[in-house]
Amino acid sequence: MVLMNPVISKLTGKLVVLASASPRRLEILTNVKHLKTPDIVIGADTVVTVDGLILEKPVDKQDAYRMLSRLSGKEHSVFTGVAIILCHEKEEIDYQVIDFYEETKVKFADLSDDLLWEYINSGEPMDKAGGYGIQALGGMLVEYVHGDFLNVVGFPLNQFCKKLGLIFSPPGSLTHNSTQNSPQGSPVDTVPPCSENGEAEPQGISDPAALDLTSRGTIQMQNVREHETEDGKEKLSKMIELMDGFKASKVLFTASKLRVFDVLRSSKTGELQAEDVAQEIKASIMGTERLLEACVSLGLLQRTGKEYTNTAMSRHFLLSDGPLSLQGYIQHCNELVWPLFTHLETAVREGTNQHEKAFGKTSNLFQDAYYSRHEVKLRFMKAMHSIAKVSGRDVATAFDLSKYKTACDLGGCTGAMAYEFAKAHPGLSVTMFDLPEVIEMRGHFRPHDADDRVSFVAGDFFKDELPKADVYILARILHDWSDEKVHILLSKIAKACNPGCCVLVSEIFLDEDRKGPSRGLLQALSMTEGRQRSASEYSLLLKSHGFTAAQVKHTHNLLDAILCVTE
Ligand SMILES: C[S@@+](CC[C@H](N)C(=O)[O-])C[C@H]1O[C@@H](n2cnc3c(N)ncnc32)[C@H](O)[C@@H]1O
Repeated sequence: MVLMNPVISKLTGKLVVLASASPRRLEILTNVKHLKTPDIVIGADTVVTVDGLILEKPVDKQDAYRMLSRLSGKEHSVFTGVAIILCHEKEEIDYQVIDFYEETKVKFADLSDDLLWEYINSGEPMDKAGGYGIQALGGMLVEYVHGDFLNVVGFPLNQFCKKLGLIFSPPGSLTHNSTQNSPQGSPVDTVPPCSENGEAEPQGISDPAALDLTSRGTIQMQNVREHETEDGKEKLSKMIELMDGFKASKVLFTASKLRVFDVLRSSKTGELQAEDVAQEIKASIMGTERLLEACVSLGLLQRTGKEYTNTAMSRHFLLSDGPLSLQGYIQHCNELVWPLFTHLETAVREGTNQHEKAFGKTSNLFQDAYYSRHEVKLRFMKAMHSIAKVSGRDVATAFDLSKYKTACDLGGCTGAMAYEFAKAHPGLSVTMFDLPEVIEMRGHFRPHDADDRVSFVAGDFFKDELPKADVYILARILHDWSDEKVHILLSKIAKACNPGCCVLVSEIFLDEDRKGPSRGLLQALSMTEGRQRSASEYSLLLKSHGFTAAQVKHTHNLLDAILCVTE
């Protein structure tokens, strides 16, 4: 098949060298053009990343198995980096490099060992990044692809064509530029247009081969600009996102607090005009309109004509009675975390924590701050509840617990996580253990289909005897405490444990190099005596109390999990 794409046809008459041994890339490129004269070198390489690891080509069958089983049941990213080198030869060779990359997300189904070995024995994985070829047998492993399919095959043709379009921008598209005569006598663009700060703006070149190569300065400047275009634009949009991040959060908090999403859902047709929303939320029309417009820009609402509706994301997470509602956590962020973060600078300067700055010194955060007033306690519990509802199922199903009969969810708060464990494991009875101030509120959070395998015990896990169980669950508990306190708690659990019992810790796991995820590192800024840890730090703490054989699960939800067993 020969496709004379208007952009690809710019390559006609030029010798294109594909700097790659990949037969798939050769096929993608030769399918779209005929090659003649030398001018351009195209290089590309593809890697697969999962769980922070880069997977290249497997070296043998075991390596292919290791890669494919790591990908099983998970979403991963496929990156192809492409370099286009334009060579101009006159008195001496000059060249221009344009590079870019494309990311495509691919999710594998849960794959049985039998299927994996059958696939590996077909020989297909051996010369392919990540150990599979989506365009052939490997396609059967894939549940979904988000993004450019050909990028997964090995060449992001769509992005490549866009780049060619930029390089060979059609004549007449550079109308702002001053021109000068080329050696051939036709006007060519040499001076890029100026931006507000007087710097030349990056641009494509009309025909690199036709440029006056004696004016090397101009060519080199354009080369630099080309790099700045891609890189600079990405950096700028990241900067803008960071600078405006707090405004976006506050829009979400305010629209949630004013119940905008509930109001839209409750209207007969699910859509309302700004005036109607303003009336319902008892706010000004102008202010409401601005808020709704900002929500549209953030993907929280949609607007058709004058009618606003919730987006799928808002229906999923922002309706106050939705099963995965994050409203409790959003209100906690608005009322507690937002004021906390206004003290960040002082807290950093003085080495104190933000809680202390905002609310004064407390000897126990829970009893002295969160549980001192009924409405604050309820708000805190609603926040915990919403996170546990959203992450609970993934945590509860992270490991095979089928051989265990009893579990104890220490610091289980509203019981949301305990109910998820009971739902996921039909043979498991779960005791929810928390402070008396929390247990007395359990009626507020009892699910309508409450399972009687979940029971509640009041106590202090640092002082009181712990209920006996086969599995101890510590969901978002250890990050609140210093290593010293964690050792006290783990030694109590170890004492209560029989051989073969296990501890399941669920937290945000920091990357081992502590460079991410930013959600964990941002949360660390508002911690009191606790700290965020990596999976191996949790594993070491557990190991020192006899809990070994750690299995780690990155759930891709709000919380990860580690399971350790006593010998
Ligand atoms: C951050 S919340 C986590 C709640 C729950 N595990 C979850 O993941 O949704 C910490 C919980 O530990 C409980 N807690 C704090 N100190 C405790 C103590 N000394 N004894 C028992 N529970 C305690 C708090 O009441 C709170 O419910």
